[in-house]
Amino acid sequence: MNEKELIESGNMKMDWARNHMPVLAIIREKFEEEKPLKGLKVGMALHVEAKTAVLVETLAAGGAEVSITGCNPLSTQDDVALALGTRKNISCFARYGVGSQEYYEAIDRVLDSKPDITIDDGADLIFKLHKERTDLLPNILGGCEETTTGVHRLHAMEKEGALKMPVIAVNDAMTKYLFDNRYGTGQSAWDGINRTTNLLVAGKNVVVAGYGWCGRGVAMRAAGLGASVIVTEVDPIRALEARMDGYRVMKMSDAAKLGDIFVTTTGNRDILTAEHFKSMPDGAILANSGHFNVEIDMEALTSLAKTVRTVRNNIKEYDIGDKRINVIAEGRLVNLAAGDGHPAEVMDMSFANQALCVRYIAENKLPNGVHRVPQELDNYVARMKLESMGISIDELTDAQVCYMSGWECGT
Ligand SMILES: NC(=O)c1ccc[n+]([C@@H]2O[C@H](COP(=O)([O-])OP(=O)(O)OC[C@H]3O[C@@H](n4cnc5c(N)ncnc54)[C@H](O)[C@@H]3O)[C@@H](O)[C@H]2O)c1
Ligand SMILES: N[C@@H](CCSC[C@H]1O[C@@H](n2cnc3c(=O)[nH]cnc32)[C@H](O)[C@@H]1O)C(=O)O
Repeated sequence: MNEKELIESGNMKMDWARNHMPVLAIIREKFEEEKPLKGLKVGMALHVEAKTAVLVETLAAGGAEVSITGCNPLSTQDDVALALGTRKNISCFARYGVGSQEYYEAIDRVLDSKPDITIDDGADLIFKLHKERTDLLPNILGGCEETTTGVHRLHAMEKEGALKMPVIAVNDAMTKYLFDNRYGTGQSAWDGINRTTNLLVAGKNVVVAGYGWCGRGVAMRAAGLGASVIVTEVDPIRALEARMDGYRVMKMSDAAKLGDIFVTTTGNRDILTAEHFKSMPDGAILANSGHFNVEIDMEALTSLAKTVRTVRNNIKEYDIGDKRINVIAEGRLVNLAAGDGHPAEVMDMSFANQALCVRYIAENKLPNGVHRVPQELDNYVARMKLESMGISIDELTDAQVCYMSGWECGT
């Protein structure tokens, strides 16, 4: 495709996403009228694809000047990146398949815009701001963080007294993690695996590492596709929950021998290592849907391999002598690096939270530290989503309020 065709394709993807993001549409309308972000610069490092682009144009509609780059070298969709770059008050520095140097240079270019507010997915911008670009910190009103691991990092910074700005943990809104991490990852990880492998899931042993919100979603959809699901965990309560949800639970060293497809969702490193690769069945398929590219020890796999070859678009086969192991999308997020990411209806809620939190930061002076998404914003997103789905729910009567909250209303 030439540049014009790419831009057309990007615009078409954005139109489709926009039409399936009704809560963000309500917020965009308000932003257009009220311009709550007028005069502010927003710097973003998020997966640059169509739903993110709808968030970007929502912030621009609110009066912000937006600079954006990617938060994963393999999740950028170049057509969307180009289409975004043609919009007024929007600069996009993301490109698919960049090396590490170009990836971090693009983050610097976003920071060069001297943002008042940041939006991160994995804390890349905040990390650089605190390590190399500290001169920009006094200008920052606050930031938003999209994902679990990013929030963990921010809490670690806060604990050590290293966090020098307020950040809202958008991931921790209930209308984010209960839907995005669970139903979003549950569907999009399998979309990525299925469209990339074109193999059957039914009848296979699927090993899901981690039974958090993402793992629950991935396991639930694997079971729905007919797999026999095995869960590995380190948290005894979550392990127990997985067992009572009907899955087999065991150590990875045992699961490694049984799995046909492995999906990591822990946000941790070294989940699949040399020890596991050596005991896996021939032809095992590995995918990561957690964080960056450290859940599968790609270095160890590469050094074990006698040969490495591409066997299908986005699948590399590592021949380690007595068996072949297939890795999707270099061990990076399978739903974004081998698919189109989460469904638009789910990102509608995640990005409604982002837009509302950016406005909240603009309108409230927050102290440095990690902040929760205000409950009223979380409730608002849920209500708007229900309304967009044509669902009405009951309201408590006065007598019910009294019964639930008082102690004199009777036993
Ligand atoms: N692919 C996506 O689009 C997507 C969406 C949301 C979140 N994420 C990322 O996925 C990861 C998980 O997010 P979450 O919200 O499910 O987090 P979570 O904290 O709810 O779950 C992670 C689980 O992994 C378990 N775990 C940690 N180390 C383990 C190990 N060595 N072996 C087995 N289990 C282990 C933890 O006990 C926990 O139960 C994070 O990195 C998050 O940023 C990805
Ligand atoms: N940047 C890191 C962190 C994990 S991304 C995980 C986050 O991606 C977000 N996400 C999932 N699908 C999409 C999408 O289609 N568009 C934009 N963001 C998405 C989701 O909200 C989740 O919290 C990495 O790439 O490894």
